[in-house]
Amino acid sequence: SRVPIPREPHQLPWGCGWDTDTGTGPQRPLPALSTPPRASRPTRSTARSRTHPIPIGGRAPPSQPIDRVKKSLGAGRSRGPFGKFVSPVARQDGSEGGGAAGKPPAGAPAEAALPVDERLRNIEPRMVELIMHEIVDHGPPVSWDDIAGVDFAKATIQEIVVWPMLRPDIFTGLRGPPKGILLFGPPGTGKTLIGKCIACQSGATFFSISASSLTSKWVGEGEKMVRALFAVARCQQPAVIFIDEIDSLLSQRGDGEHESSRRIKTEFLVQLDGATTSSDDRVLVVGATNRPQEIDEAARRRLVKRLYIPLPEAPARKQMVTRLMSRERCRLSEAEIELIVQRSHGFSGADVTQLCREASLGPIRSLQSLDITTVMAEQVRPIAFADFESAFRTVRPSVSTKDLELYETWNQTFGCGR
Ligand SMILES: Nc1ncnc2c1ncn2[C@@H]1O[C@H](COP(=O)(O)OP(=O)(O)OP(=O)(O)O)[C@@H](O)[C@H]1O
Repeated sequence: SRVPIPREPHQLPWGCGWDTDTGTGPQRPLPALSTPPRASRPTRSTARSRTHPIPIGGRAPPSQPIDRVKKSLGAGRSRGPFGKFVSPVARQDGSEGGGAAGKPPAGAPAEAALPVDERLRNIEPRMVELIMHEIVDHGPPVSWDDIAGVDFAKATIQEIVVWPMLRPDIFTGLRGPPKGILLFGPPGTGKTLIGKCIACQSGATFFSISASSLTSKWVGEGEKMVRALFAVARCQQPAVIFIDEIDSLLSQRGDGEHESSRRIKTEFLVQLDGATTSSDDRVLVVGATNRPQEIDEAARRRLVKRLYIPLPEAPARKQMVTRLMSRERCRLSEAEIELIVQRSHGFSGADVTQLCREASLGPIRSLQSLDITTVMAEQVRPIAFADFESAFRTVRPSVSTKDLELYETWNQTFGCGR
């Protein structure tokens, strides 16, 4: 008997299919699609114990009972922000795109049935899987309205990045989009949100990685990882590769620089140059950093648009507080909100969020005499201004004035802001 398709079918990379035995999928769901049953897909558990199930280098995937419903990377995805997905699994006719068209004819050898995208020929399959599972971000979509303030950066990005990605036919030649941009500024000001928003608004796949994990998490493999990341991104274009803490990848070369770090950096620059020279590829690198001054000249030159993402001004802080409080039971007058906004001067967006979180615990703390396990939800009083007053005693701004001066100076020298 056929195992029912999970309620929310997910598109899974090779060898990491939805486990129909346990009904479990990857931690973060991959983009949805519907795929015909494939006899040659391994289960998730078998995938873990093998090098790789796809026929790179002529290795056939293991057989598997036909009654399993499996998902495959790139088969017919067409919805949402991933609508322009290009499958790394080529079709039988040699064109790209998986799905039913890529289904092997009955009895055909598996190698012939599942040719791998040329761009992934030299990439270790387990890295492709890692990227699809751990680096492709599938969280909820982000819109410009979710990001308070930073109007100049938002308008610039819309014009130079999002529109060109949506209309590559109009944005050609001099109007062509940059291949790399840098978002710099204090921590917690929305750089990651912006990166994700770019991907969502331009219908691109969002790859998000922290540069430090390239050196620490994939010890000795960072270089290969960088190559694999760009290769997969090209297969899934339009794509946005968001690299947090990019300074740790592109810091100025020094005598003490570790050999492996040097190799990762060189590979990254090579890949970035590749993205620049291949004008048809729609892969954008968005680097984010809190230490722009540590990025060396060669890298800086390649990240052509360098946008300062500063601390939120009063109207942006007000927007954040109002928005966060609108989702809670709360009793705050307009004047009290204004007071919160004034007193949070110097707070980053993350600090404001933390302040609201802390205040939201006030009503729970005031339940002292009641047993939290039995208390009725209605007995929890609304959040009041007094809760914010207490929260201000524990939540402080995380950015120092001295750091802010550094950002301002760097922005005046290298930034693209006004
Ligand atoms: N401009 C903003 N508008 C709305 N929320 C914001 C904004 N800036 C920060 N936040 C809140 O702070 C959290 C952290 O933001 P984000 O991770 O985008 O900051 P970041 O600049 O990338 O920080 P870091 O430099 O530390 O990586 C967000 O999830 C959001 O809740």
